[in-house]
Amino acid sequence: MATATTNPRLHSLRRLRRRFPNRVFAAVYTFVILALFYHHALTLLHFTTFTSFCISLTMFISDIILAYMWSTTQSYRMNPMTRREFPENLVKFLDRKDFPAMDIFICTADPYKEPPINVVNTALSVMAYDFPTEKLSVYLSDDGGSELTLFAFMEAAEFARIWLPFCRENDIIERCPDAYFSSNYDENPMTGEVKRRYEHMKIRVENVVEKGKVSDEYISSELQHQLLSQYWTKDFTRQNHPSIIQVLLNANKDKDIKGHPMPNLVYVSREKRKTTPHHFKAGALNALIRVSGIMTNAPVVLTLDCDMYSNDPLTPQRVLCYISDKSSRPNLGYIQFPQLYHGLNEADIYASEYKGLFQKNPIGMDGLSGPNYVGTGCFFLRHAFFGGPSSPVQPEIPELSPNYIVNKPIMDQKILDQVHHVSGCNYENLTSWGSKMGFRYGSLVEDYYTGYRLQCEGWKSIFCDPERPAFLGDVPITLIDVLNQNKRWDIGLLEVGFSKYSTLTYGIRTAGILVAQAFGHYAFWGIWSFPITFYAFIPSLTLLYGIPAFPKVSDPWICGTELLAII
Ligand SMILES: O=c1ccn([C@@H]2O[C@H](COP(=O)(O)OP(=O)(O)O[C@H]3O[C@H](CO)[C@@H](O)[C@H](O)[C@H]3O)[C@@H](O)[C@H]2O)c(=O)[nH]1
Ligand SMILES: [Mn+2]
Repeated sequence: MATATTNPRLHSLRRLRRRFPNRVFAAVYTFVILALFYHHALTLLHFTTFTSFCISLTMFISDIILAYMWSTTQSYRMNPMTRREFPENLVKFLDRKDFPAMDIFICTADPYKEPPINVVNTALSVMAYDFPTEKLSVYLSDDGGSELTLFAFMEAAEFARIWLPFCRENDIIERCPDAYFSSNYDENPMTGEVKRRYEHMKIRVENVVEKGKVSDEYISSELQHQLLSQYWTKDFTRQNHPSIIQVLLNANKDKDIKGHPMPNLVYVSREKRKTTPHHFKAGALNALIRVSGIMTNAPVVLTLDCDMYSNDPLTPQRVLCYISDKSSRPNLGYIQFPQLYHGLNEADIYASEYKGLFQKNPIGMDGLSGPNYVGTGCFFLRHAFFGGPSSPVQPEIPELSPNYIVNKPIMDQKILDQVHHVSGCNYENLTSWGSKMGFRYGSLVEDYYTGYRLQCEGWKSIFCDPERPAFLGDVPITLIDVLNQNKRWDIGLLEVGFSKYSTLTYGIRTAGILVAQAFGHYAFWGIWSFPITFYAFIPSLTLLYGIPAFPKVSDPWICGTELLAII
């Protein structure tokens, strides 16, 4: 793979030297594991009682699982590498007016679990990116179908008119208002005014959420009343309602208080009917791919969870460092940033930071064909959603093709009619959405599954982990939430592991053994539970009943067992 050789550079990569000792270590360790298996087989063949046979068998099975899980981690160690971008050099390669357009997707699903004011903060943080504003379009997917969220975004659209110029003119780094006002910012009359406006918006949004409805005193125009009244019809529930799509800011028309264009801001609540499967977040994202395709069809798409705000306004420019250099990675499909968190428990007692998952393993995968997709903080090239690099899939209407150039304004009646059509709950029937196009259906972890399928199709990815975190998010900090999240992830991953797209079969065939192993580590994460449970109980029980579970100290085989335990 090539590194940009031009001087000045847009990016660089460094292969870590530890890959050599890692490979030697893997070979030695494999040998010791094989020896241990041989010993297990001998013990099984020479069992004395039925109990000792059962114990030996259980220990053998546990060790097979542990050995398999160990083998999957070796993919991450074979060729780890790190990257750096130089966004300061970008202007020498690409004029600002030639920056590609970006569509940003933000997902929210429940105004009570995901407070609209936080969602608004996420949206404002990306609307204020250091990027030509008229090229940015922010699409909010509201799977909660809630007037509270729409109201919050109406307020946000107004506040953005002061927030964006404020950030631009004062070179603010912290562009999420809540994070900015919680930091040590400069107090001056300008910040005072912006803060007053922010607090005003925040109180209004929180009051409305507390009341559970937008009452008349909060509605300031006939248009707002009209929009909100769509939610007040009989039978309207979050699982049963028509599509509501509203352009809250139009880049061609709306200006901030300094006269600069605003980004597009579009609220989308796709149609839901109880009788039609909605496929959760994957379904929401596919609806956004189509709606944004009709309205703006930007070649670059960022997906963000509503609980993850942008912490660095330069992030899109970092992405351009890779995208604008075709040699950076042929068949590039997406660029993933790590999930990093704020507000962890001081000691992170539930180990929710997942450093291995989000920071360490992706470095190893980057040396293969790239990191997996983790659901948020990921910039896709739109064409990756439409079949493999050498086997493109044509969408059912030409307007959805990634090459289609939108030639009508966003508010054109034809466009508005079409976006309602493509966000309908029956639109996907008899199409390839969810199977060959867009985010893939069939697993609770649509992110992992989609990234995996894209890589099997031939797409590559890049892991971008700048010093200043690009995004910061919330993490579950209570035991119940952690357990629920883990349960959901494990089930979703096993769904992939035991499907016809298993990493052990389809994965190895299409992506090769190393990449398949790297994905297999997650797919079979759930099977850790077997050896952990067996090892927790069997050695203590055997000790109690005087049955040997391990070789005696005088037995030379103890060396192998100890070697595996120590290293
Ligand atoms: O029907 C749904 C359900 C969820 N979401 C959104 O999906 C996101 C992730 O859901 P969350 O409940 O926060 O799941 P987590 O376990 O915290 O998320 C991790 O795991 C998910 C499933 O693998 C990924 O989608 C996420 O990006 C990843 O951060 C949130 O923004 C939700 O609003 C929807 O849009 N529609
Ligand atoms: Mn989350």
